[in-house]
This record gives sequence, C-alpha cells and structure tokens, in this order.
Amino acid sequence: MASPKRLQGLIAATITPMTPDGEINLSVIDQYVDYLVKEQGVKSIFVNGTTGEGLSLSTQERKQLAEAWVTKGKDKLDHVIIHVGALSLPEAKELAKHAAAIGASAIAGIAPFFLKPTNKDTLVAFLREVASEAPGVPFYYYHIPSLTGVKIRVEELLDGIKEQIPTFQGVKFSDTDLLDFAQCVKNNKEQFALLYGVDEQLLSALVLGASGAVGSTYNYLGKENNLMLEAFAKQDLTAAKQYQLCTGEFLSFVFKLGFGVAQTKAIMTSVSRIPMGPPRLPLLNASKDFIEKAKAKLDRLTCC
Ligand SMILES: CC(=O)N[C@H](C=O)[C@@H](O)[C@H](O)[C@H](O)CO
Ligand SMILES: CC(=O)C(=O)O
Repeated sequence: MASPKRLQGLIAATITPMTPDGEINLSVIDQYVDYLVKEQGVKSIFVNGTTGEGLSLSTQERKQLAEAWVTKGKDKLDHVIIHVGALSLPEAKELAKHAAAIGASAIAGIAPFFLKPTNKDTLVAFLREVASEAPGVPFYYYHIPSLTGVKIRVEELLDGIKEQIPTFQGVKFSDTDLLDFAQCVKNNKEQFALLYGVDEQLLSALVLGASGAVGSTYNYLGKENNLMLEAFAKQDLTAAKQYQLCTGEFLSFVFKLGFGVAQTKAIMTSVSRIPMGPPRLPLLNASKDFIEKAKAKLDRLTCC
C-alpha cells in the first residue's frame, strides 16, 4: 500500500481487540476500520504501538495483526504504519521484513528499553539495522521517553540521520519537551514528517509546525480533533483553542481517575460499541466506576 501521500493529519494509534479470554480478536478489525473512517474521519493508523499493547504481544500475534490491518484497510485507509520495535534486534528485523512483505505504508520503531542505547550512535545503529530490512518502506522513529527511558534528544538524533538511514521519514514525538520538538521542526520541516504524540497538547505542537499527530484519543475524539486541525488551518486560533480545551477537559477528568491503555480500551468499547475486550496482563480491566464516569463525561462534552 505504498501511498504517495505525505503523512499528515490525524493518525489513530489502534487498540488491539481481544476476546474475553485474552486472545487477539481479528474478527472486529473490519468494523473498526469503518468506524474510524466513517465516524471519526480518521484515515491513517499506527498499529501495534503503546495503545495496541504491541510490546505485550508475541511476534506471531504482531504479524497477524499487521496483516489484518493492512488487508482490511486496503482502499479505505491512506496510511497503515506498523510499529516493529522490539527489545531483540532479530525480532524487530523480522517484523520490519514482514511489514514490507505485506505492503505496509510505513514502519516505526522505538528504542530498545531494557538494555538501552546510551548515546545517539548506538541508537542510530540499532534503528538502521531494523530499517534496512524494509528498504522500500518509510521508517519513523517513535520517541516515547516516558516509557522507554531513552531520553536521547530527537534534535540530536535527526542530525545526519538520513545518511545513515536512507528510508528515514520522520518522528512520532510522544513527549512534552516542546523545545526539542521545535528544534526538530526548525531543522527538518522540509525533509521529515514530525508527528506529535501528546494529544492534550497537540495545538501547541501545531503552532510550532507539527505535520500531524499520532495518538490514542483519535480513536474516539477524532471528529473533535479534526475540527481543531481545520480551525488551525484556517488560522482561527480561537476556535482551535476551544477544541483543545474541550478534549483536554475530558482528558484531565480521566487522568484524575487513573488513565492508561486499559482505560482507553474500555472507553473505545463504550463509544464505538465494538468489543475491544480486556487488556493483557500486566494491565487490568478498567473498573466499572471508571467506565461509567468516563462515559457520562463524554456524553456531556460539547466540543462541536
Ligand atoms: C503514553 C501514551 O500512551 N501516549 C499516547 C501516544 O503516544 C497518547 O496518545 C496518550 O494516550 C494521550 O495523549 C493521552 O495522554
Ligand atoms: C499513542 C501511540 O501513538 C501509541 O499507542 O503508540
């Protein structure tokens, strides 16, 4: 599905649907694609990332999911980006090769996070090996220091990276360090897609020049965020700010209750009525109380 279109706009970080007994559930992916496109206006996805519990899945499961998303998204989605990052280099390489073989639009990788790279050069060396398994497929670095603990600044990482990794196309930047993000934009805007990944701060990143956004909340707040992007494109900052504050009101509410991937899964089940199932250990199901409160808050939210 090598798409000529540049990566931009909203990209939903997909949830991995599971059956009640915790197996991956491929049977609802078709419905999920339609829901994103028709109900949320979101036409690009990021598969097997944080929200998709990618690092809690087996390699076999990750391949099956990648294949299902690419197949079901064909002719419906603009971009299907497969996250192939892993602790083990051979595993990440195998996933990259597989993603290329099934026709993914792009691949992405995090830094290995148990034995960690301690400097830019070792991180680039790792990513280069992964990317080179998919020589025709755009590669994105997935920066999420809160989870990986790898805090190498992206500004530094991007300097000269294209010479090392010819398929390098951009970054999914899931961090609140807007100075680092701004420097990335300043130095690389023409060359790379800079995708912001802290949904509650997207407008600030847009002001700095973000190309688009990857996040969990675009699964169920896609419409509102699309309206924010439209307002921003028309330079209507007053309206754009209202949308950001409105979706932020919801996020602030759920953060106080305790929010993470398990809660995202439950919210999406209740909003889309597609059964996303339970999360996998070490995550536990969101509580009934959380689900009720979050749902009530969403129902009362009037962003549009
Ligand atoms: C840590 C995490 O999961 N970050 C997600 C993407 O990177 C975001 O989409 C957040 O879920 C979202 O911004 C809410 O905090
Ligand atoms: C949020 C995000 O981008 C991820 O789930 O990987």
